[in-house]
Amino acid sequence: MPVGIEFLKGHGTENDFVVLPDADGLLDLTESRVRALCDRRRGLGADGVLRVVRPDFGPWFMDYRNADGSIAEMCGNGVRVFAKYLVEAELMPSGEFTVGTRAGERHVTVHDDGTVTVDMGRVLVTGTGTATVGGSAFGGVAVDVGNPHLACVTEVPVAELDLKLPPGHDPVQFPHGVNVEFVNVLDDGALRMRVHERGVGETRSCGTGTVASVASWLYGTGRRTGKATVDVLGGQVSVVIEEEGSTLTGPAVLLARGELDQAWWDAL
Ligand SMILES: N[C@@H](CCC[C@H](N)C(=O)O)C(=O)O
Repeated sequence: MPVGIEFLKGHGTENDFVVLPDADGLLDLTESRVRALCDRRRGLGADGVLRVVRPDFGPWFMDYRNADGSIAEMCGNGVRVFAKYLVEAELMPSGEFTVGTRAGERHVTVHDDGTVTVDMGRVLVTGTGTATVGGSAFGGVAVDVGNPHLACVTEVPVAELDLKLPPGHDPVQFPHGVNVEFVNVLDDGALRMRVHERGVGETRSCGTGTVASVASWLYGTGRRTGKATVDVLGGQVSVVIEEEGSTLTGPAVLLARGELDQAWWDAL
């Protein structure tokens, strides 16, 4: 009887992931396998895959893939789910530890109430830009949170936007694509965001996108540091931006575990 491939399913503010424990890096995680896993009809369904790898040196590494099979540098919701997995699997003690990502090492704190705080590193405002949705243009701020964002603060209620298609952006400014956020200011320190993610489509949350949104809002008010809550379709997170770093705090949920059929995997 062949042994199947272990998986878990989790989400952070309904940005959902398939977690693939692969300590020794033996899984051949091809683009077509990622696409099939993330497909909501022929697979498990998810916005992305988090492969859990133990490098020879350094902390556990989050190998993040978008639902279309592409590789991204960082995932703020994913890293919270990743940290929760490491604790639940008793690979790390609850509390504080470091996780490796393509954007560098990230310090995480797994709290007793089920939330996780992630040190998201330095947030860089790299310029301004324009996103277009259905013929309307939205001015935004380009923000590097390890991955690229164009965060557009707007007075158009974000609930009214049709984000089925990718928002238009300048391909010269963002040669590797971009995650695009639309942000309403509800109050001082209270934002609402919708996002169209590179490599995925509209998702119910994007952790790095919430950090970019707060940076964009602060930029528009002439500030570089500050904090805000960000309401997303899947819940709420809290963001703090300081000169030398930033943090993201929000829930992380693991809801299922099981085994992928080996023959299904092999056929992909
Ligand atoms: N959902 C993530 C971001 C995932 C990567 C993104 N789609 C990209 O291609 O940069 C988050 O929570 O940050």
